[in-house]
Amino acid sequence: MTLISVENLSVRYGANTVLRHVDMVVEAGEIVTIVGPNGSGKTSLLRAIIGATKPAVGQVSLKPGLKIGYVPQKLHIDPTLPISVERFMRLTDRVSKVKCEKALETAGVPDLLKRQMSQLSGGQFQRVLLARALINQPDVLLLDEATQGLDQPGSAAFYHQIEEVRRETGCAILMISHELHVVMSASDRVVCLNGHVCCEGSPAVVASAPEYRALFGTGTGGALALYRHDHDHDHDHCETSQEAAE
Ligand SMILES: Nc1ncnc2c1ncn2[C@@H]1O[C@H](COP(=O)(O)OP(=O)(O)OP(=O)(O)O)[C@@H](O)[C@H]1O
Repeated sequence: MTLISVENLSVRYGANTVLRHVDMVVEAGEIVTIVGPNGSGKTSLLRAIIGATKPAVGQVSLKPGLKIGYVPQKLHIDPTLPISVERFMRLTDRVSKVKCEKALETAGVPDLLKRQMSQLSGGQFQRVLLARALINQPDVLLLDEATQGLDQPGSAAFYHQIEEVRRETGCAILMISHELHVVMSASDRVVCLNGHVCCEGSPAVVASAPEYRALFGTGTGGALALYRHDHDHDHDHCETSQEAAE
């Protein structure tokens, strides 16, 4: 079932066309990652999907009644402001404590309810943002570079958590990331954007596409090789992005 359908989308800011003729769909339950260089229109695409930016041409169709959960890139909270995780989670919606606890558990941080937001590590903070996005049981989660500021193991663990969320809730995930190798192993489909869709497909197909290589090269510190390493061994018990990144 198609949740999000983007057809022939162009986005302009004044005279500047930043996206042209973009077609893309997100199906129920799939993890789709958008990669692309700085300024390639990734955030503009997400903003068009949530209705924050109006298309100049084309359209975005959402499944009727679609519930979207949004995890921002980062959120600044004044460190002198005393606010607990519980209070933060309930700021915008009057949700029950039980629902908060369930969402925190799904986000992989079950014990943080009473902690102060200012005392959380970067990884814990992002998981609380993830939990907040999960509270209303969305059909699709949108993440805009949600691991900025985390180190590589921290990012890998976060994306592993995203896969867990999908497994547990069945929600689809559309995310933007710069960490190509880590994200690739956690994605069903990758869309490579550079003002238009350069190429898309399974991670392996995109990683070897000439358009992708032209943008990112093949020498990304061997990072892609990590994903595309030859499978001469059994991965039956090794399905996490963390392990794939090892
Ligand atoms: N509100 C705006 N007004 C004018 N220009 C904008 C606006 N938002 C973005 N742009 C421009 O549109 C282009 C695409 O920006 P966008 O943020 O979508 O790219 P991005 O791929 O998400 O970039 P990054 O990886 O750096 O976050 C950039 O050239 C940017 O300067």
